[in-house]
Amino acid sequence: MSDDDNSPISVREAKQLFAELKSAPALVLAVSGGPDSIALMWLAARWRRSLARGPLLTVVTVDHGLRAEAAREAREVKRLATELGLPHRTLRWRGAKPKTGLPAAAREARYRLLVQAARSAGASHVLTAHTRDDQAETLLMRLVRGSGLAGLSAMARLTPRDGIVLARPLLDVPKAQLIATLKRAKIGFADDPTNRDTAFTRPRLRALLPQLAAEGGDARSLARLAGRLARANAAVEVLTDGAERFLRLRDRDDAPHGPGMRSFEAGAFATLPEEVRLRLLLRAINALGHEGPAELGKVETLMAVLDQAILDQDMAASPRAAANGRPVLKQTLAGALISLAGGRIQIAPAPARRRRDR
Ligand SMILES: Nc1ncnc2c1ncn2[C@@H]1O[C@H](COP(=O)(O)OP(=O)(O)OP(=O)(O)O)[C@@H](O)[C@H]1O
Repeated sequence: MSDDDNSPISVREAKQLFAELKSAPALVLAVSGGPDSIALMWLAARWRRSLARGPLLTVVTVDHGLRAEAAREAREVKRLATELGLPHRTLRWRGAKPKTGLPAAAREARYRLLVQAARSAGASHVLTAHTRDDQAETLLMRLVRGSGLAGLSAMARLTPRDGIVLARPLLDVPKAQLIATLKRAKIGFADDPTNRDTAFTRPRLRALLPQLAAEGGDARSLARLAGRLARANAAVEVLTDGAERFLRLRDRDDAPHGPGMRSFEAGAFATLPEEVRLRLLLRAINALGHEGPAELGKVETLMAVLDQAILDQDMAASPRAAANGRPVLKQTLAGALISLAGGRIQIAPAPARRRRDR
């Protein structure tokens, strides 16, 4: 992207931004009516017009039913989409609205509806208008929560979800460039007041950004940090794949395996670096547990207990006793049962919890 953060995006720049999407059959553009996604729609329409053949574009707006103005904003998006020659759909979130965690629930519902819309439009990708500024905010949010390397990698340009790919073609573009693009094109956009509502964490952190920028921590450097961490994270994932293969190769043919469980030789597992051990456990628990993804902190606690149990087992006066198959550790986490028995770590789905009688 241009070094001048306030310049409108040129035809050539837009062509590069969308290049990898050129051969997709169809694309869904997720457009809320805010400046970023209006710019996405305008840029994508201009790009598509410049191609002799290319993907069909469908614009989708989700009305979460949370703000009175949302329906009017959706109509405004439809008007502009029609002007640009693009079909538009408004989808409503009709589910019950939770009292706490509303932004997360709204986001989840939004992605579910967008993925459904992609499927019915025959689209391979849903495009959102996340910018470099959003990337910086995401990194900051995860930083204050103490996330691990994977979380600090923030958003990826492409993320698979339920057979559709979520694409963020504007992830390296500063928001100011999108505003400049709209101004040049004389296109209006809605302002979502919840973006400034300090009842939510993200707007509160967003308000800190100018101070950080004054210290040199601007969106560019925060997004660059996210990119570097993503690179490191990808490398550790490859190492974890290798570790998984290494553990499998060490197993004898009679080692217990199966689609419904994973098991590792504890001694070999213990020689691996801590971060890799952690990821192996996390992968197995997330694959076999039935209560959603495990929290990193909880897996860290489990691993400390497991490490100690492996050590104790090694030091046991009678290794024969340790090898008799009786579990020396048995714990559940995120719907998975993790046990250490006979020198092996085993991860399997936890038995369904018994319902307590009143
Ligand atoms: N109501 C909506 N309808 C359609 N698309 C939307 C809507 N809200 C957001 N989007 C899409 O998602 C992008 C990011 O929006 P926003 O930053 O508000 O999301 P968020 O709540 O922070 O969630 P996340 O960043 O995790 O997607 C927008 O640029 C737009 O492409």
